[in-house]
Amino acid sequence: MMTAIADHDSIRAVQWCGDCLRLLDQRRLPAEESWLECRSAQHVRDAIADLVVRGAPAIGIAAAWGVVLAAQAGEDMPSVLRDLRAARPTAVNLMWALDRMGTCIEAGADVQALTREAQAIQDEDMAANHRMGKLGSALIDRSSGVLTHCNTGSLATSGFGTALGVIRAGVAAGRIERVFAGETRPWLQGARLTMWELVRDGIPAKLIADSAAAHLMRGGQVQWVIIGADRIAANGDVANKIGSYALAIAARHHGVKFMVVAPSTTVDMATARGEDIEIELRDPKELLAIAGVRTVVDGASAWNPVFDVTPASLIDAIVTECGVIERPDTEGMRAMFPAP
Ligand SMILES: CSC[C@H]1O[C@H](OP(=O)(O)O)[C@H](O)[C@@H]1O
Repeated sequence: MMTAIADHDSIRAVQWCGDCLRLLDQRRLPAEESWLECRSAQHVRDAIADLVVRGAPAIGIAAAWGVVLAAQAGEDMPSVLRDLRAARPTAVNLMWALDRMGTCIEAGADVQALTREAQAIQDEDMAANHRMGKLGSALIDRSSGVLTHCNTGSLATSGFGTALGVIRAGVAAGRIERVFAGETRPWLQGARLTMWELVRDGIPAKLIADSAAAHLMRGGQVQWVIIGADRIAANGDVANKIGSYALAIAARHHGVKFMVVAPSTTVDMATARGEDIEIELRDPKELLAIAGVRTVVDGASAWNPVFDVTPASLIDAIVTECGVIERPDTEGMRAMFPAP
């Protein structure tokens, strides 16, 4: 029986302090827990671009607080919104949060109203995570093993997490007995961040190399692969951390079910299909070194896409706070998220 921890909300990676935004610097975990204080929208934009804060919901929340900082400083809001929007291209939560703040600005919102809106965005995300934890956990049979990818926990959200929230809830409910986390090269979100969260929670988990995932599935210890998302297209295709697509192929081959967990703020019904989603290409240097130590011969180059697209046909369930879409397709997505 795995340890069931009552309260997982202890980690708050994004903290509003009234005139600054404190961010737990995820580049330095798990070696050190250091905080960055952002006192301008530009600081927040740079923090998002440099992965100080990362994870689709978390970057949307941070950007919303960046708008508040800009309003406090009396900055030109159209250019602030534009700069924040350009920080990273794939996670639609960033654009969603900025559109929501922009709508408030157009309606004449003052600093206090914008502060309330940013706080609402953060609080709504937390409520959604706990709702998704319940809905996703209920899909998992007792004595199951699960494999997760990247980091989708408190560090990537307002707290508790999306896919990792389902795992937390599943462990607490006694449904999940084995947890595996993929290291998630090249930025190692799984090794550095997910394992840090799980150890803090007292949830036993095993780290695996990304390349060991199919072998693990073949051995029968895993009944679900559970991942997050950065953008879900109108047909149910899912953009997520690079490596997700390979996991989905292996899962289908081995009869392992595939669950995507994401709040409705990650759903982009204006994007028809996965191939229409911009995939962020990051600096090849992230592949050519580990912890600042070069691992590849000088003169070598690299290609570093940090997301990929899993087609809806390989997904068994998309879990949002609005409900579960089993075997997602355009019809199922439209039924859950009708046109306004
Ligand atoms: C709930 S986090 C969603 C998503 O964001 C992560 O990407 P990154 O670490 O590059 O911001 C990863 O794709 C997670 O699945």
